[in-house]
Amino acid sequence: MVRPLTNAVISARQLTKCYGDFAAVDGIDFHVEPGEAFGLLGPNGAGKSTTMRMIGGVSQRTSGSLEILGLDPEQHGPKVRAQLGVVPQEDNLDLELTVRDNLIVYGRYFGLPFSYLRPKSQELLDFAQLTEKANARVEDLSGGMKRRLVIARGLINQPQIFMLDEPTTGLDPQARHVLWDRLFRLKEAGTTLVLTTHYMDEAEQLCDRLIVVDQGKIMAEGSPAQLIREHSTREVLELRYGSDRNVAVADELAGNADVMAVAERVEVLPDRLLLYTDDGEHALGAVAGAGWTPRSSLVRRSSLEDVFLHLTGRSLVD
Ligand SMILES: Nc1ncnc2c1ncn2[C@@H]1O[C@H](COP(=O)(O)OP(=O)(O)OP(=O)(O)O)[C@@H](O)[C@H]1O
Repeated sequence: MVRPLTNAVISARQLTKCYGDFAAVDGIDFHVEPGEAFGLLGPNGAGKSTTMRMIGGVSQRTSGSLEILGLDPEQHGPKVRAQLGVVPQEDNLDLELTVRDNLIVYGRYFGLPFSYLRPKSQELLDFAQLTEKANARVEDLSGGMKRRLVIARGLINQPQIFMLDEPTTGLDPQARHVLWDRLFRLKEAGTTLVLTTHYMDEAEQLCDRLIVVDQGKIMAEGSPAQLIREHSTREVLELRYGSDRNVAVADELAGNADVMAVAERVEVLPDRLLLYTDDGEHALGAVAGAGWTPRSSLVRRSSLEDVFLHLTGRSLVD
Protein backbone atom coordinates (compact mmCIF):
# COMPACT_ATOMS: atom_id res chain seq x y z
CA MET A 1 0.00 0.00 0.00
CA VAL A 2 1.28 3.50 -0.84
CA ARG A 3 1.23 5.65 2.27
CA PRO A 4 0.38 9.33 1.88
CA LEU A 5 3.38 11.59 2.49
CA THR A 6 1.64 13.53 5.25
CA ASN A 7 -1.75 13.56 6.89
CA ALA A 8 -2.07 17.24 6.03
CA VAL A 9 -5.52 18.81 6.24
CA ILE A 10 -4.48 21.46 3.71
CA SER A 11 -1.83 21.08 1.07
CA ALA A 12 -0.95 23.61 -1.59
CA ARG A 13 1.52 23.01 -4.40
CA GLN A 14 2.67 25.81 -6.66
CA LEU A 15 -0.55 27.60 -5.81
CA THR A 16 -0.93 30.68 -8.02
CA LYS A 17 -3.53 33.40 -8.44
CA CYS A 18 -3.13 36.06 -11.10
CA TYR A 19 -5.23 39.15 -11.70
CA GLY A 20 -4.35 39.91 -15.32
CA ASP A 21 -0.54 39.95 -15.49
CA PHE A 22 -0.18 40.46 -11.75
CA ALA A 23 0.51 37.40 -9.58
CA ALA A 24 -1.13 38.09 -6.19
CA VAL A 25 -0.12 34.55 -5.08
CA ASP A 26 2.96 33.36 -6.93
CA GLY A 27 3.56 29.61 -6.81
CA ILE A 28 3.46 28.87 -3.07
CA ASP A 29 3.86 25.45 -1.43
CA PHE A 30 2.67 24.77 2.10
CA HIS A 31 0.78 22.23 4.15
CA VAL A 32 -1.16 22.37 7.40
CA GLU A 33 -1.16 19.48 9.87
CA PRO A 34 -4.25 18.53 11.88
CA GLY A 35 -4.49 20.36 15.20
CA GLU A 36 -1.81 22.92 14.51
CA ALA A 37 -2.13 26.68 14.46
CA PHE A 38 -0.71 27.73 11.12
CA GLY A 39 -0.07 31.35 10.21
CA LEU A 40 0.40 33.42 7.09
CA LEU A 41 2.40 36.44 8.20
CA GLY A 42 3.02 39.29 5.80
CA PRO A 43 2.33 42.95 5.06
CA ASN A 44 -0.78 44.36 3.39
CA GLY A 45 -1.01 43.12 -0.18
CA ALA A 46 1.21 40.06 0.36
CA GLY A 47 -1.50 37.71 -0.93
CA LYS A 48 -2.77 36.33 2.39
CA SER A 49 -6.50 37.00 1.87
CA THR A 50 -6.30 35.73 -1.69
CA THR A 51 -4.83 32.46 -0.40
CA MET A 52 -7.58 32.19 2.23
CA ARG A 53 -10.25 32.78 -0.41
CA MET A 54 -8.83 29.99 -2.57
CA ILE A 55 -8.87 27.65 0.44
CA GLY A 56 -12.50 28.61 1.09
CA GLY A 57 -13.33 27.82 -2.54
CA VAL A 58 -14.63 31.34 -3.22
CA SER A 59 -11.76 32.32 -5.50
CA GLN A 60 -10.49 30.18 -8.37
CA ARG A 61 -6.78 29.55 -8.59
CA THR A 62 -4.95 30.29 -11.81
CA SER A 63 -2.68 27.24 -11.51
CA GLY A 64 -1.18 24.80 -9.03
CA SER A 65 -3.02 22.35 -6.82
CA LEU A 66 -4.90 22.69 -3.56
CA GLU A 67 -6.40 20.00 -1.35
CA ILE A 68 -8.53 20.56 1.73
CA LEU A 69 -9.13 17.34 3.67
CA GLY A 70 -8.16 15.53 0.48
CA LEU A 71 -10.66 17.44 -1.68
CA ASP A 72 -10.22 20.12 -4.33
CA PRO A 73 -12.29 23.10 -3.09
CA GLU A 74 -13.17 24.10 -6.65
CA GLN A 75 -14.72 20.72 -7.36
CA HIS A 76 -16.19 19.99 -3.95
CA GLY A 77 -17.07 23.50 -2.71
CA PRO A 78 -20.05 22.66 -0.46
CA LYS A 79 -18.35 19.56 1.02
CA VAL A 80 -15.20 21.52 1.81
CA ARG A 81 -17.08 24.54 3.18
CA ALA A 82 -19.08 22.28 5.50
CA GLN A 83 -15.77 21.44 7.24
CA LEU A 84 -14.47 25.02 7.34
CA GLY A 85 -15.17 27.83 9.76
CA VAL A 86 -14.45 31.23 8.25
CA VAL A 87 -13.80 34.55 9.97
CA PRO A 88 -13.46 37.15 7.19
CA GLN A 89 -11.36 40.27 7.47
CA GLU A 90 -14.41 42.54 7.53
CA ASP A 91 -17.17 41.86 10.05
CA ASN A 92 -20.21 40.98 7.97
CA LEU A 93 -22.75 40.45 10.74
CA ASP A 94 -26.43 41.04 10.15
CA LEU A 95 -27.10 44.34 11.92
CA GLU A 96 -30.88 43.80 11.86
CA LEU A 97 -30.68 40.63 13.93
CA THR A 98 -29.91 40.03 17.57
CA VAL A 99 -26.64 38.51 18.64
CA ARG A 100 -28.18 35.06 19.13
CA ASP A 101 -30.11 35.19 15.84
CA ASN A 102 -26.90 35.93 13.94
CA LEU A 103 -25.70 32.50 15.05
CA ILE A 104 -28.96 30.71 14.36
CA VAL A 105 -29.55 32.22 10.91
CA TYR A 106 -25.96 31.45 9.89
CA GLY A 107 -26.40 27.87 11.06
CA ARG A 108 -29.50 27.58 8.90
CA TYR A 109 -27.33 28.31 5.82
CA PHE A 110 -25.62 25.01 6.58
CA GLY A 111 -29.01 23.33 6.84
CA LEU A 112 -28.54 22.66 10.56
CA PRO A 113 -31.76 21.96 12.51
CA PHE A 114 -33.08 24.23 15.30
CA SER A 115 -32.82 21.36 17.76
CA TYR A 116 -29.04 21.48 17.24
CA LEU A 117 -28.74 25.26 16.81
CA ARG A 118 -30.50 26.31 20.03
CA PRO A 119 -28.10 24.58 22.46
CA LYS A 120 -25.12 25.13 20.16
CA SER A 121 -25.70 28.87 19.92
CA GLN A 122 -25.93 29.06 23.72
CA GLU A 123 -22.67 27.13 24.07
CA LEU A 124 -20.97 29.47 21.59
CA LEU A 125 -22.34 32.60 23.28
CA ASP A 126 -20.83 31.33 26.53
CA PHE A 127 -17.56 30.59 24.77
CA ALA A 128 -17.48 34.07 23.22
CA GLN A 129 -18.42 35.67 26.57
CA LEU A 130 -21.54 37.17 24.99
CA THR A 131 -24.28 35.43 26.97
CA GLU A 132 -25.43 38.69 28.53
CA LYS A 133 -25.69 40.24 25.09
CA ALA A 134 -27.67 37.40 23.52
CA ASN A 135 -30.73 39.57 22.85
CA ALA A 136 -28.88 42.78 22.08
CA ARG A 137 -28.67 44.19 18.58
CA VAL A 138 -25.32 43.80 16.87
CA GLU A 139 -24.85 47.53 16.46
CA ASP A 140 -24.83 47.91 20.24
CA LEU A 141 -21.71 45.73 20.55
CA SER A 142 -18.15 46.98 20.90
CA GLY A 143 -15.60 46.16 18.20
CA GLY A 144 -14.12 43.35 20.29
CA MET A 145 -17.58 41.85 20.98
CA LYS A 146 -18.45 41.93 17.27
CA ARG A 147 -15.24 40.12 16.47
CA ARG A 148 -15.99 37.48 19.13
CA LEU A 149 -19.46 37.07 17.64
CA VAL A 150 -17.99 36.50 14.17
CA ILE A 151 -15.73 33.87 15.71
CA ALA A 152 -18.66 32.19 17.47
CA ARG A 153 -20.60 32.26 14.19
CA GLY A 154 -17.70 30.64 12.33
CA LEU A 155 -17.81 27.75 14.82
CA ILE A 156 -21.52 27.00 14.43
CA ASN A 157 -20.91 24.02 12.12
CA GLN A 158 -18.18 22.51 14.35
CA PRO A 159 -15.54 22.99 11.65
CA GLN A 160 -12.44 20.82 11.41
CA ILE A 161 -10.46 23.78 10.11
CA PHE A 162 -10.99 27.29 11.43
CA MET A 163 -9.75 30.08 9.19
CA LEU A 164 -9.29 33.62 10.45
CA ASP A 165 -8.29 36.53 8.23
CA GLU A 166 -6.64 39.24 10.35
CA PRO A 167 -8.63 38.34 13.49
CA THR A 168 -7.59 41.30 15.64
CA THR A 169 -6.99 44.14 13.19
CA GLY A 170 -8.48 47.37 14.51
CA LEU A 171 -8.96 46.14 18.08
CA ASP A 172 -7.46 47.76 21.16
CA PRO A 173 -4.84 45.80 23.16
CA GLN A 174 -7.28 44.53 25.78
CA ALA A 175 -9.79 43.28 23.20
CA ARG A 176 -6.95 41.60 21.32
CA HIS A 177 -5.87 39.72 24.46
CA VAL A 178 -9.42 38.50 25.13
CA LEU A 179 -9.59 37.24 21.55
CA TRP A 180 -6.20 35.56 21.75
CA ASP A 181 -7.36 33.76 24.88
CA ARG A 182 -10.44 32.41 23.05
CA LEU A 183 -8.32 31.29 20.09
CA PHE A 184 -5.85 29.66 22.43
CA ARG A 185 -8.70 27.65 23.96
CA LEU A 186 -9.81 26.47 20.54
CA LYS A 187 -6.27 25.40 19.80
CA GLU A 188 -6.08 23.52 23.11
CA ALA A 189 -9.31 21.75 22.19
CA GLY A 190 -7.61 20.48 19.01
CA THR A 191 -9.16 22.73 16.35
CA THR A 192 -6.84 23.35 13.40
CA LEU A 193 -6.36 27.11 13.07
CA VAL A 194 -5.23 28.88 9.93
CA LEU A 195 -4.80 32.59 10.42
CA THR A 196 -3.41 35.55 8.57
CA THR A 197 -1.88 38.47 10.35
CA HIS A 198 0.48 41.36 9.84
CA TYR A 199 1.09 41.54 13.60
CA MET A 200 4.23 39.69 14.52
CA ASP A 201 3.26 39.50 18.21
CA GLU A 202 0.01 37.78 17.19
CA ALA A 203 1.94 35.28 15.06
CA GLU A 204 4.37 34.64 17.91
CA GLN A 205 1.57 34.18 20.44
CA LEU A 206 -0.70 31.93 18.45
CA CYS A 207 1.12 30.11 15.67
CA ASP A 208 2.90 26.78 16.01
CA ARG A 209 4.23 27.21 12.51
CA LEU A 210 4.00 29.91 9.91
CA ILE A 211 4.98 31.08 6.49
CA VAL A 212 6.32 34.57 5.99
CA VAL A 213 4.84 35.89 2.74
CA ASP A 214 5.73 38.96 0.73
CA GLN A 215 4.60 39.94 -2.77
CA GLY A 216 2.88 36.60 -3.31
CA LYS A 217 5.91 34.49 -2.41
CA ILE A 218 6.99 32.52 0.65
CA MET A 219 10.13 34.03 2.16
CA ALA A 220 10.55 31.55 5.03
CA GLU A 221 8.73 28.82 6.92
CA GLY A 222 9.01 27.41 10.44
CA SER A 223 7.97 27.88 14.06
CA PRO A 224 8.42 31.42 15.42
CA ALA A 225 11.43 30.24 17.46
CA GLN A 226 13.00 28.47 14.46
CA LEU A 227 12.55 31.49 12.22
CA ILE A 228 14.13 33.78 14.78
CA ARG A 229 17.03 31.36 15.29
CA GLU A 230 17.65 31.00 11.57
CA HIS A 231 17.17 34.57 10.45
CA SER A 232 18.12 36.76 13.39
CA THR A 233 20.42 37.03 16.41
CA ARG A 234 19.46 36.35 20.02
CA GLU A 235 19.22 40.03 20.94
CA VAL A 236 18.80 43.38 19.27
CA LEU A 237 20.35 46.61 20.50
CA GLU A 238 18.20 49.58 19.50
CA LEU A 239 20.10 52.86 19.31
CA ARG A 240 18.71 56.36 18.83
CA TYR A 241 20.99 59.19 17.68
CA GLY A 242 18.38 61.54 16.19
CA SER A 243 16.77 61.00 12.80
CA ASP A 244 19.30 63.20 10.95
CA ARG A 245 22.30 61.17 12.21
CA ASN A 246 21.13 57.56 12.11
CA VAL A 247 22.33 56.76 8.58
CA ALA A 248 25.78 58.28 9.10
CA VAL A 249 26.26 56.55 12.47
CA ALA A 250 25.12 53.22 10.99
CA ASP A 251 27.90 53.48 8.38
CA GLU A 252 30.45 54.26 11.08
CA LEU A 253 29.35 51.35 13.26
CA ALA A 254 29.26 48.92 10.34
CA GLY A 255 32.86 49.88 9.54
CA ASN A 256 34.12 49.64 13.12
CA ALA A 257 35.96 46.37 13.81
CA ASP A 258 35.40 46.45 17.60
CA VAL A 259 31.64 46.91 17.19
CA MET A 260 31.36 44.33 14.42
CA ALA A 261 33.32 41.85 16.53
CA VAL A 262 30.28 41.64 18.83
CA ALA A 263 27.49 42.32 16.31
CA GLU A 264 26.39 40.58 13.14
CA ARG A 265 24.86 43.47 11.21
CA VAL A 266 23.33 46.94 11.46
CA GLU A 267 19.94 47.99 10.07
CA VAL A 268 18.67 51.57 9.83
CA LEU A 269 15.04 52.48 10.44
CA PRO A 270 13.75 56.07 10.14
CA ASP A 271 13.88 56.65 13.90
CA ARG A 272 16.60 54.24 15.12
CA LEU A 273 19.41 51.84 14.39
CA LEU A 274 19.21 48.14 15.10
CA LEU A 275 22.38 46.29 15.97
CA TYR A 276 21.95 42.51 15.70
CA THR A 277 23.98 40.76 18.36
CA ASP A 278 23.89 37.84 20.77
CA ASP A 279 24.77 40.09 23.71
CA GLY A 280 23.14 43.53 23.67
CA GLU A 281 24.82 44.93 26.80
CA HIS A 282 28.23 43.90 25.53
CA ALA A 283 27.52 45.47 22.13
CA LEU A 284 26.41 48.71 23.82
CA GLY A 285 29.77 48.76 25.64
CA ALA A 286 31.57 48.37 22.29
CA VAL A 287 29.49 51.15 20.69
CA ALA A 288 30.18 53.54 23.58
CA GLY A 289 33.87 52.50 23.61
CA ALA A 290 34.09 53.47 19.94
CA GLY A 291 32.83 56.96 20.83
CA TRP A 292 29.23 56.59 19.59
CA THR A 293 27.23 56.90 22.79
CA PRO A 294 23.54 57.11 21.70
CA ARG A 295 20.86 59.48 23.02
CA SER A 296 18.95 56.42 24.18
CA SER A 297 19.29 52.66 23.88
CA LEU A 298 17.32 49.50 24.51
CA VAL A 299 18.24 45.82 24.51
CA ARG A 300 15.44 43.42 23.52
CA ARG A 301 15.16 39.90 22.24
CA SER A 302 14.75 39.28 18.51
CA SER A 303 11.22 39.00 17.15
CA LEU A 304 9.54 38.00 13.90
CA GLU A 305 9.66 41.67 12.94
CA ASP A 306 13.44 41.30 12.76
CA VAL A 307 13.07 38.15 10.69
CA PHE A 308 10.89 40.02 8.21
CA LEU A 309 13.26 42.99 8.08
CA HIS A 310 16.19 40.68 7.42
CA LEU A 311 14.37 38.73 4.70
CA THR A 312 12.85 41.66 2.82
CA GLY A 313 14.82 44.75 3.87
CA ARG A 314 11.51 46.31 4.88
CA SER A 315 9.63 46.78 8.11
CA LEU A 316 6.47 44.68 8.48
CA VAL A 317 4.29 47.43 9.92
CA ASP A 318 4.90 50.61 7.92
N1 LIG B 1 -9.97 41.24 -7.24
C1 LIG B 1 -8.74 41.73 -7.40
N2 LIG B 1 -8.35 42.30 -8.54
C2 LIG B 1 -7.11 42.78 -8.72
N3 LIG B 1 -6.16 42.74 -7.76
C3 LIG B 1 -6.48 42.19 -6.59
C4 LIG B 1 -7.78 41.66 -6.33
N4 LIG B 1 -7.80 41.16 -5.07
C5 LIG B 1 -6.57 41.38 -4.56
N5 LIG B 1 -5.79 42.00 -5.46
C6 LIG B 1 -4.38 42.38 -5.27
O1 LIG B 1 -3.66 41.22 -4.91
C7 LIG B 1 -2.67 41.54 -3.95
C8 LIG B 1 -2.84 40.64 -2.74
O2 LIG B 1 -4.02 41.01 -2.06
P1 LIG B 1 -4.51 40.31 -0.72
O3 LIG B 1 -5.79 40.96 -0.29
O4 LIG B 1 -4.50 38.84 -0.91
O5 LIG B 1 -3.34 40.70 0.25
P2 LIG B 1 -3.24 40.52 1.82
O6 LIG B 1 -1.90 39.97 2.10
O7 LIG B 1 -4.40 39.75 2.33
O8 LIG B 1 -3.31 41.99 2.34
P3 LIG B 1 -4.48 42.69 3.21
O9 LIG B 1 -4.13 42.39 4.61
O10 LIG B 1 -4.32 44.14 2.86
O11 LIG B 1 -5.78 42.12 2.75
C9 LIG B 1 -2.80 43.02 -3.65
O12 LIG B 1 -1.84 43.71 -4.41
C10 LIG B 1 -4.20 43.34 -4.11
O13 LIG B 1 -4.28 44.69 -4.54
